[in-house]
Amino acid sequence: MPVRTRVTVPLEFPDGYRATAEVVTFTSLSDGKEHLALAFGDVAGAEVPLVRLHSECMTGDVFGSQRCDCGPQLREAVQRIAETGGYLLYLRQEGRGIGLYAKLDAYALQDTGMDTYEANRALGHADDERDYTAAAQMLEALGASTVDLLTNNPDKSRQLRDLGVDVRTVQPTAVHASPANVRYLQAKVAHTQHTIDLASAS
Ligand SMILES: Nc1nc2c(ncn2[C@@H]2O[C@H](COP(=O)(O)OP(=O)(O)OP(=O)(O)O)[C@@H](O)[C@H]2O)c(=O)[nH]1
Ligand SMILES: [Zn+2]
Repeated sequence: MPVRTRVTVPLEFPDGYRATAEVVTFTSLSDGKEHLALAFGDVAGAEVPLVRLHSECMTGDVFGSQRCDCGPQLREAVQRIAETGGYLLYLRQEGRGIGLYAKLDAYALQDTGMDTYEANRALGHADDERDYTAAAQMLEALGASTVDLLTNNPDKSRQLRDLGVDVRTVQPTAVHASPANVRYLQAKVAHTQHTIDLASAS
């Protein structure tokens, strides 16, 4: 069954976002999860929408935990997309796809000295279990066949292209390093070739 948009509802955001915003839901997504698209700014007027695939991180996004860079990346993405027009896909892939409780198990292991990927493996998980099929379906339903992608993660652009999305450009996010997350960011660069310039951030 083709994926279609289900409902589009305006949301009020603080003035700082300088933009209208709408939240979009979908029918028949392949993984059956309740992923959201948030449309910011002048999407219709944008030649190519700026798109971020943001994987859910309850600890960072909601509670502001500094163990990761998710919260600042989320806010940066909203601001940047609002300026150019585009979509933030909020994907229900907590813990790089292993779930919230398992991510917290992995945090406990990281506190014994493992890095984020070693902890995943010690729990019997792959380094990264995310699949972006549903994200590609959402973009198709939104009519966004060509996108500018906001990410430091080469796997996101690779998977989207393999799924038939025309990723015109890949734009890195700012580096949101802090003493609490620097090991986590170093591991991303070392294991998954994230384009994060930690030297310039220090
Ligand atoms: N398993 C595991 N997941 C984590 C850990 N820290 C953060 N996460 C999850 O990692 C994901 C981060 O997702 P994204 O914001 O898309 O980040 P990314 O894949 O590094 O890619 P970009 O930010 O686009 O460069 C979220 O789902 C977090 O919950 C960790 O230590 N272990
Ligand atoms: Zn996080």
